[in-house]
Amino acid sequence: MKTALTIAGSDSSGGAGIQADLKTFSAHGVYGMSVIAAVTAQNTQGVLDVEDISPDMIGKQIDAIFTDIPVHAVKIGMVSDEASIKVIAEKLQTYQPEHIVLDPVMVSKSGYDLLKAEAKQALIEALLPLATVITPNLKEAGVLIDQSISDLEEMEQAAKQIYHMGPETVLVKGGHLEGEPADILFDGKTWRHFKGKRIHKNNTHGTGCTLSSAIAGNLANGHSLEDAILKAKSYIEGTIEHGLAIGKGVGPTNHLYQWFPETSVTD
Ligand SMILES: Nc1ncnc2c1ncn2[C@@H]1O[C@H](COP(=O)(O)OP(=O)(O)O)[C@@H](O)[C@H]1O
Ligand SMILES: Cc1ncc(COP(=O)(O)OP(=O)(O)O)c(N)n1
Repeated sequence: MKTALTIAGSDSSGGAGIQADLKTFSAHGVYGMSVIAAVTAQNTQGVLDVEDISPDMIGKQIDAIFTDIPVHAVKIGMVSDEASIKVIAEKLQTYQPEHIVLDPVMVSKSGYDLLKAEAKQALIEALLPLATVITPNLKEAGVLIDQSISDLEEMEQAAKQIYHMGPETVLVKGGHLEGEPADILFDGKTWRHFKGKRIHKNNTHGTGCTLSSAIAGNLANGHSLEDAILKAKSYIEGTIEHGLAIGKGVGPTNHLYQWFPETSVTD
């Protein structure tokens, strides 16, 4: 069986972070493992608080996994602290996993900062160059290049600028633009547009986490990057479409609808 590891933050409500990643890995038939980098007190209405796990403990979790189990793909999500980012980069350089999907999580949908301001440079210098693909949303891509992005042309230019920071490829996500959601992949030579179908549901908590872990799961299963993204887009649409009626705020996606169709919100 193929395996995938998520290095990310815990979301107590189960919609984003480590919990979304592990559900996604399972739905892709991949054995999921986790390194918890931070714990959030969070629900569908917002983030109440964040506590970082110590860099030493993050390093030990990574060692525990790589010294025992083959890892076919790694997904990195919320890591808020500079020292933690540096330890993760150091360990991944030592263990050299084949695929690294980096979701540069910065702010939650509800507006809570999930990356400390002083950690941005470490993210750029230490983690970006290790990524097979980096998956910023519009705001995150804008923060990386210190410019706001508001249309497809600016997304293409942002992808190019971020590419020059060192990752193998860049996928700028357009979920926050009006209209059908299109994501743009740049590999240093060409742009590829992945056009999606907008699902008009209030179940978008954790969509970024789900997309990046679905890409990691597909890479672990041996798909090419382009196929991994195509399949992940289709997966995310299904999980939003069949979103669960859970919580009072922005509801979670549904990773179980294919097995338990009765759990879907169909209105
Ligand atoms: N309402 C939606 N319907 C279909 N796809 C969506 C919707 N919202 C986001 N997506 C897709 O989900 C993924 C995550 O996108 P986005 O919302 O831009 O990122 P984030 O959750 O990191 O802010 C992207 O592939 C995006 O195109
Ligand atoms: C623990 C944790 N990690 C990441 C996020 C952000 O996830 P995302 O998929 O971008 O979802 P929203 O916050 O936009 O709903 C998070 N909230 N918590």
